[in-house]
Amino acid sequence: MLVGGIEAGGTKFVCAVGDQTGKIIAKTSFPTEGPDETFQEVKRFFADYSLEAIGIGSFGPVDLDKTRATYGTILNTPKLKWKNCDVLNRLKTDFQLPVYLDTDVNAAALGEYKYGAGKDAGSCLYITVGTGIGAGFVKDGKTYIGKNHPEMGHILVQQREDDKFAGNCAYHGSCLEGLASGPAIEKRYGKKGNLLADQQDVWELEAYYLAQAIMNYYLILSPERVIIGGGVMKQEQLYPLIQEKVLELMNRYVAIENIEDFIVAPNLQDEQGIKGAIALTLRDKGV
Ligand SMILES: Nc1ncnc2c1ncn2[C@@H]1O[C@H](COP(=O)(O)OP(=O)(O)OP(=O)(O)O)[C@@H](O)[C@H]1O
Ligand SMILES: [Zn+2]
Repeated sequence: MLVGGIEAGGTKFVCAVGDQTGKIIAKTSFPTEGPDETFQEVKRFFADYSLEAIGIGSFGPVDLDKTRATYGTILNTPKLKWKNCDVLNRLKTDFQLPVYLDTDVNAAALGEYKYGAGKDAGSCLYITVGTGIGAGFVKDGKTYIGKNHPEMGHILVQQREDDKFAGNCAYHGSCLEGLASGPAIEKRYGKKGNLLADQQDVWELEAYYLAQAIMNYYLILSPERVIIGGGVMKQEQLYPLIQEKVLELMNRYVAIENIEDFIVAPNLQDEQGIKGAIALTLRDKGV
């Protein structure tokens, strides 16, 4: 059985054809233009295949509240051409197939859970630290959606006293994303993160914020594994710093037996989003 996956990002779309084992047989990507041009490309790519369903992990905010008429629509986005775009029905109309929609991070979480670093865990939290910060949670094969999807990147964390940066979240200033995303690092230090690799203090502060967030997520969700990916985590020295800080903050309140197995890097070489989108099509099959 072949299914289609779409990783719908704000800057690029990735489309792939694969099967339920996570095997991808064809893949393409193109820049995200307006909805008309972009969905035209999607249609062109999938036209060569006989698919049974399509899964899409979408940038947002996207309405995932099934009780609303706007279910499946992109809500208030700065990408004006996409505002109010009914992604779900558009795909259903174009392909006349079942379409499974979730957020981009939930799809990535599902990809790692099924095929990657969460394969042997009953639940996992996937955090991406990139242009934005987001997280998705999967338990027993199902992604978590509340009334609408969570926005875990915007939680409040304690700012370290010596950090005078006001934060760059347009809504909250110094929320987690405002203090620890890639653009926050760039704004605080006047340089992109990849040029700050040898500055230990930069990554200690970054780990301080990410560790607080992980402690909060852990106390609320109790995931079996935490997977952290995204551009900023290319700084591999962050992993031990975060692991150490989480243990310190937790202060043995909850015992974490093996921190190296608990907080880990992704395992799907940047394919967690697209493989997760494919896996979304299994949602009703109990696979
Ligand atoms: N090697 C690196 N070290 C530190 N920061 C990096 C590195 N590579 C990329 N970044 C930062 O990561 C951010 C981009 O993240 P990512 O590559 O995950 O892209 P993205 O898909 O735009 O992010 P998002 O998932 O938020 O949409 C940029 O702010 C960039 O400066
Ligand atoms: Zn915020």
